[in-house]
Amino acid sequence: MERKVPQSEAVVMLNMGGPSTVEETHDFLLNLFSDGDLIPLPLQKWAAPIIAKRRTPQIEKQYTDIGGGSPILKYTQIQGEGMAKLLDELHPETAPHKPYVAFRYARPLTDETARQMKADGVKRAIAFTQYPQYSCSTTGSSLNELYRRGKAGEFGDIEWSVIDRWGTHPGFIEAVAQNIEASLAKFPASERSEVVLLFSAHSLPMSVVNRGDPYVLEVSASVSRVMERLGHSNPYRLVWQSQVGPSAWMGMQTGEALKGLARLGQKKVVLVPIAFTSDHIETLYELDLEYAEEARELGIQVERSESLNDSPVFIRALADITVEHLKNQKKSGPTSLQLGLRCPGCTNATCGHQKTWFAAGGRA
Ligand SMILES: C=CC1=C(C)c2cc3[nH]c(cc4nc(cc5[nH]c(cc1n2)c(C)c5CCC(=O)O)C(CCC(=O)O)=C4C)c(C)c3C=C
Ligand SMILES: [Fe+2]
Ligand SMILES: [Fe+2]
Repeated sequence: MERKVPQSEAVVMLNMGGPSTVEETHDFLLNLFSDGDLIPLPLQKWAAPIIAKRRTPQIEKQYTDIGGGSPILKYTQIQGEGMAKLLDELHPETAPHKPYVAFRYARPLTDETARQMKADGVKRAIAFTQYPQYSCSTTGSSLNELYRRGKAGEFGDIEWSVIDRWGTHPGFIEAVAQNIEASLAKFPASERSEVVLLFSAHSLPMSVVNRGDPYVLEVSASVSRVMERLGHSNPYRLVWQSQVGPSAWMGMQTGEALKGLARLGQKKVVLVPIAFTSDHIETLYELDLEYAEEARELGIQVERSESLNDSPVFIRALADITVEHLKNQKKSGPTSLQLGLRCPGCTNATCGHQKTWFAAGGRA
């Protein structure tokens, strides 16, 4: 679709969200377990409240231990506002740029954002996933939710375009690499090149990997690019964390990797979160409290590479990705897809997204 008339552009930051306060944990989990794109459960409507209730005390404790809630809304707002300011300078043709946040499981939920955008009279918007790498269970779920809300008329009449992945964008890679370099600098210069970079990403059930979900490949591509940017200065591994439940998940697990490194006599490690851009339980609880403690017990000296959070290099990358998207509206490619709002990520028959996607001729 060609855009002829210069007009202001809304940029909708899509992500899962997190409970801003401990009290919001139950509702967050209820929304999460109700999402069939993330966790398809038999009798979902009935099973979700039971599982959410059972899991709430444990997850509440984790959010309490990391300071009383998730910082994801704070950082998404900082990132969105910083990006929009830069966009006004870098792409004045579509100024003013207004950032919105649409979370999947915590406030502001998509329906709330839709109401706001409708009230603001938004006519054009970019759905900008904040997951660098594509998974049907994350970005796919957010796109499907936008699609449902759009179809119900909740957004009003908006012309959409989609940025659905950017895990190899040079700006993102640079931001991650700089944070790794800052962590490496904490080791004495003479020991620095021995430090193992342990990239850690949220795992994925093997059932999802095996149906062709692109996430594992795209996370691997991010790691590869970061290592290229670092000139392969250090040994590295990509490992997986945060599996939930008894089914098989992508491995090897971060905890097992730490034990393996200790056995091999590798006693210096930088843990690098690579698949999520703001701090959350995975970084502040699992990496900083659980794994770092485990590593120290194993005699490993461990540093954790900072999450991108309010990194100016990262915020500039978000603006650059958006500008490239705006300039390449008609080309196909990872950051310039004119897809309409449905999960395009699947090349398999079991996910269920691709059915509606191809039926719509690749457009919603
Ligand atoms: C890129 C990031 C993530 C992917 C991919 C992902 C897939 C995925 N997750 C579950 C199940 C759960 N995830 C939960 C919380 C959670 N997940 C991510 C990120 C990804 N998930 C984040 C950032 C969080 C929020 C928690 C936090 O770290 O702050 C939970 C709830 C928490 C819990 O009960 O342990 C579940 C459940 C599946 C099944 C899945 C892929 C299909
Ligand atoms: Fe999908
Ligand atoms: Fe998850």
